[in-house]
Amino acid sequence: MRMSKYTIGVDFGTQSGRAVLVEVGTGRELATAVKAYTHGVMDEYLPDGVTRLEPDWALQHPRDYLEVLEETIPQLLRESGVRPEDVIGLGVDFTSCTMLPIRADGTPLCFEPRFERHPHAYVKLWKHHAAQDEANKLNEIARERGEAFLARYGGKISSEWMIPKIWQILDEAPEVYDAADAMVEATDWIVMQLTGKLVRSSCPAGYKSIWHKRTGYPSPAFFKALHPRLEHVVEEKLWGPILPIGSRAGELTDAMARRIGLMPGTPVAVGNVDAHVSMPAVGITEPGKMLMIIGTSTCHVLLGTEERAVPGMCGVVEDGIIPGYMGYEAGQSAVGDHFEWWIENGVPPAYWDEARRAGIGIHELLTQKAAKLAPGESGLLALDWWNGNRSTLVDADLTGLLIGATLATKPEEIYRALIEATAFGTRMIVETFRAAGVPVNEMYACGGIAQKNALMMQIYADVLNMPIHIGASTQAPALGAAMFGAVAAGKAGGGYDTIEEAAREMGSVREKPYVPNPSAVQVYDQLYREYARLYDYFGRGENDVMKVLKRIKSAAVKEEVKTC
Ligand SMILES: Nc1ncnc2c1ncn2[C@@H]1O[C@H](COP(=O)(O)OP(=O)(O)O)[C@@H](O)[C@H]1O
Ligand SMILES: O=C(CO)[C@H](O)[C@H](O)COP(=O)(O)O
Repeated sequence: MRMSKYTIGVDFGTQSGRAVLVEVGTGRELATAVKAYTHGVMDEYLPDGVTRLEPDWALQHPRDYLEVLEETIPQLLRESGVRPEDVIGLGVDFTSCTMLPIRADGTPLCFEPRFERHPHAYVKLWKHHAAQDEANKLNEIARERGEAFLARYGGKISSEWMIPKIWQILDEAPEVYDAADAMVEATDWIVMQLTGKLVRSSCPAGYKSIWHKRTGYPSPAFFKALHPRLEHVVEEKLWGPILPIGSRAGELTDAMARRIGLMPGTPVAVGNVDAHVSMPAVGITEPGKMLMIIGTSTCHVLLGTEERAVPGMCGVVEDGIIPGYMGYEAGQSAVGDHFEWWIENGVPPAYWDEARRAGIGIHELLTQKAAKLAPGESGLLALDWWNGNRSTLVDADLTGLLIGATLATKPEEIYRALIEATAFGTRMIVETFRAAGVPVNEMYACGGIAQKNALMMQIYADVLNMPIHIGASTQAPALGAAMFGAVAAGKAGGGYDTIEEAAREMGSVREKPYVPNPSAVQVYDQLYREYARLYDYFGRGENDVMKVLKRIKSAAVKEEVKTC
């Protein structure tokens, strides 16, 4: 009889780190632990409370990530009663591109007194959008030079990705650029903290750093065309071996083992990205099944057999999700954030009181009220661009729109319109994939909101006119990371040799999917046609009103920051 062995996965999300301890062979979750980041998302001030950040900035503090490891892993062991020697592997996943400048030994520049008040020395979170100018210039130069890589990224590199962020550091803080021995994805940094070695993961390298398994990074001539000082950026700042996902990055160091309570030498998987790592956690290892990881934002991941150019996708990377397949990614930059904005800025005190009296959260109250509305009843329609448009327009300068409001409009109607807008955005992405010849035959969802909001999942089923299958785990990314931890251990170490084997035994979906309701489908078809008209009008046509407004705002706020 096989003695039970366990694996741990840690999911570093936008607002918190979540860890799960899972039984190998069954996927049974024995314990989970959550640690909110001490500094949260810094988008107005640095931790000193004085250094003001400009618009579109979003930073994090790397010390928060270490706290997640130090608090959650001992908690998992305590709660489950599992002995450290029975934990055969450890895997992590992160939001991406979440990057930071470091010294060669892994020390983040923001840990040094010289840089602790320097915004550019901190972690730039995936939703840091202040490198849009650099992204625009990069795209223009790449188009002029006929760079082949653009097609693999839907025709545009996003300001969320690595190269625009590095270039922004060089442009605005050459002293930080010079002091940094390397620029790293946070997922690779945390693995470096665990193992003592810098190993880069092929997943974020492929999706976010323009790296290709067969051709490597773009040429020095391309980087030189961006900026003479970037010519050798790959050798100077992006060095380190790139290992495929599913490999072992190394083993837990003695020092880190002491800090987190595991055994020294425990195998650690190459770092992964939160969206991509979730696919095996819901048991998907074949093409045609699109998975939405729904949280602060939504990522859409899908396997295919051929490399197709899909307009506005985030990227297609060979072996990027499951070895042996083309992994496609698309996304929406504001989903949970969209609703949170409304809750924090629009919902009146009477609703908060009502939620308190009922002993439920404000999301639940608004969802209950919104569920009483019929599709189309509010007369509202929104464009889900409150944090720019990631797919299919790849433009962080686009902004939100709500149309149809009257003096009778209620908070729950706006809440529902925002949910519907995110569903329409997903339908636009699905239709774009199909039009480009990449089949989407089934829809899956996981992540916090997929678990918590049944109304939202029903709306998605109705808008897409497809059943939505929900991942069984409440912590799909962390479960996926744990599965990669078991693969890093290998069969010989009590785990698996491939992620497919792990997915078969440990990944699963809930029994019942959400199924489309034909009358709702009909109404949403009409609303979607109007959504698509607005999408084209504000996002693709000559109309640049959103950009003009943003430019005026940006100039005004920069002036204010200067005079502060
Ligand atoms: N019941 C709910 N319905 C819709 N959105 C919710 C609900 N509860 C929380 N949210 C939103 O979910 C987001 C957090 O998602 P979650 O998956 O927990 O985290 P992360 O993005 O860090 O992975 C927040 O933006 C919050 O506004
Ligand atoms: O782009 C990503 C993955 O490729 C980000 O990690 C993601 O959008 C952020 O995730 P979340 O909203 O779940 O925190």
